[in-house]
Amino acid sequence: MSKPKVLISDKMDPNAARIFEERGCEVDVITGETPEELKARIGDYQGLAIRSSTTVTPEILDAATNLKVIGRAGIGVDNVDIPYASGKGVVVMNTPFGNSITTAEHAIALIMALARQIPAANEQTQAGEWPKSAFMGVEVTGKVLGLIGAGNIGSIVASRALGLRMKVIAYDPFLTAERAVELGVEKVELDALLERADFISLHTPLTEETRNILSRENLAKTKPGVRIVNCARGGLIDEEALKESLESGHVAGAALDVFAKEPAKDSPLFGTKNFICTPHLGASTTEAQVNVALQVAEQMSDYLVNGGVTNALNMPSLSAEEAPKLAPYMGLAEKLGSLVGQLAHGNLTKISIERSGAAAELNGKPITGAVLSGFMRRYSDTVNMVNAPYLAKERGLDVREIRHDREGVYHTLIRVTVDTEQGQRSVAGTLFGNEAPRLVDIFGIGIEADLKGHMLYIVNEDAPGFIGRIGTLLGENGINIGNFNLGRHKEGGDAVLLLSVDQPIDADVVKQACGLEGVKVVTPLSF
Ligand SMILES: NC(=O)C1=CN([C@@H]2O[C@H](COP(=O)(O)OP(=O)(O)OC[C@H]3O[C@@H](n4cnc5c(N)ncnc54)[C@H](O)[C@@H]3O)[C@@H](O)[C@H]2O)C=CC1
Ligand SMILES: O=C(O)CCC(=O)C(=O)O
Repeated sequence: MSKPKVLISDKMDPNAARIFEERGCEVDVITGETPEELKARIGDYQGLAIRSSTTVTPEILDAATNLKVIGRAGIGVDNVDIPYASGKGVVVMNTPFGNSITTAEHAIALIMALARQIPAANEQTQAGEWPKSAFMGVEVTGKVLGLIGAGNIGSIVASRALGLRMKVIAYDPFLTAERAVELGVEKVELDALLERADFISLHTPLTEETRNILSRENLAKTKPGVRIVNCARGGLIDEEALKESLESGHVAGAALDVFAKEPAKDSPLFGTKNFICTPHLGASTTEAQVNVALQVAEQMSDYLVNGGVTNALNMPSLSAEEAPKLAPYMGLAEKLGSLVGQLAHGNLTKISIERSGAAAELNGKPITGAVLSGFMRRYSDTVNMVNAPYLAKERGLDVREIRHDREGVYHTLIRVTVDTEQGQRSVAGTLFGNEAPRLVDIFGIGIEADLKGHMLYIVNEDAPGFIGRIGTLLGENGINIGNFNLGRHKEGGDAVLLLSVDQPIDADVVKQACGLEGVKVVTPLSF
């Protein structure tokens, strides 16, 4: 089997390339290309490793015909169109912890730089001015630090600020009272934070709720003399309003590592009094860059080589240890989903996935993803584990997951049931020897079959001579039967025949089979 190919398209610590190679991937490092150049190249790769310079747009994703995974060596993924990637079946991963300490330290550095006006003092001193009386700073001890966002980075900033003897208050709707106590911070509403904070530091992602969270109106609510730090994302602050607040002196200082438009080469804030900035350096330490490079390469190669999923933003996690154990179940689940998708007719509104026995003990999300990826193939042939749940949601399909602790006849069983206009249709399968997938129930009829390759599903009235007649018909059409599986409710009732055949069955053969005496349903299948 050929090795998966990965493109590293942004500057990244060389450890990333080393790990990709050690873990069985081929890797190219080509940075600084234009979107057109990347678009022309991306079709060759299964993996794309990026930082913040590469923007993964729908156009790039459309050209990425072999892409399976995008890995962001960092936290923010606002440079990737995740909904579009999901629709294309591409997993998007990030490294949520690798650069948090480094970024928190940068926020603290900017707080100190603002408090003591270090950049301006440095510049004037080096210009030979010795401006000792021009710079009067403030102590941070005893001052109130208001954190907007107290997740990974915000909580590290809190711990460092507490060490500096600041009083830390935090506005974060998702921060629990227990976690606030654990962090030693006071949880407050946004207005209270704006009113009380001497320093404000932003640590949220950029979302519809957080965009412009420091709007003109909210800046006006801040305490006079407040100092503001943003090491999260541009777009959280109204930059025009910030400039005016700095000029009026209401805001005593502002330090931005991030800008609404990057690279920021001509911001209106440049040159404003008491304004300092860095060019998105929050994550730029040797330690953080080694961390995120190692982590992204490990995660991406796990996925490409073993199917393990860690820190994906559009898919449930699946550890590299779990992946081999789950692999046969996912194979079974996909086949059952595909079978029910090929056999059930009409408008299907609900699908239930039940796991019993050993299957009930496993991580259910990947099994559900596999059932849906088989099932949704009835609507799209570009469906996979990543985009199937999104496509199902788009179609309004109600997906139910049920686990039964008890073991039935089989030590492990997956049952997939869909609601059709004619009632419920259900199929079930097990694993023989914990690895070989076998269908054991089709629409309430017990049968035992391996679902693979080309197959023919027939329902007929159970009567002598039928097997001979269908065998003859297929033989006359040059179709070789590989396997024969039979099941029936009762003698003389409906019988089910599942044939494995070596050639695809065309519409003409289906028509001839439908014409045989006693035949009720003929459906060609493929797995
Ligand atoms: N400057 C740089 O180089 C870097 C910037 N970042 C950025 O820092 C930001 C924070 O990263 P993490 O702490 O790792 O993320 P996180 O996901 O751990 O924390 C974000 C916090 O924001 C909170 N939040 C969400 N919506 C909110 C709202 N409307 N109001 C207040 N709080 C809200 C969440 O509850 C969460 O606790 C991200 O935008 C990330 O991209 C991260 C690393 C480096
Ligand atoms: O890769 C970088 O330098 C930017 C880091 C960042 O902004 C993030 O991880 O969200």
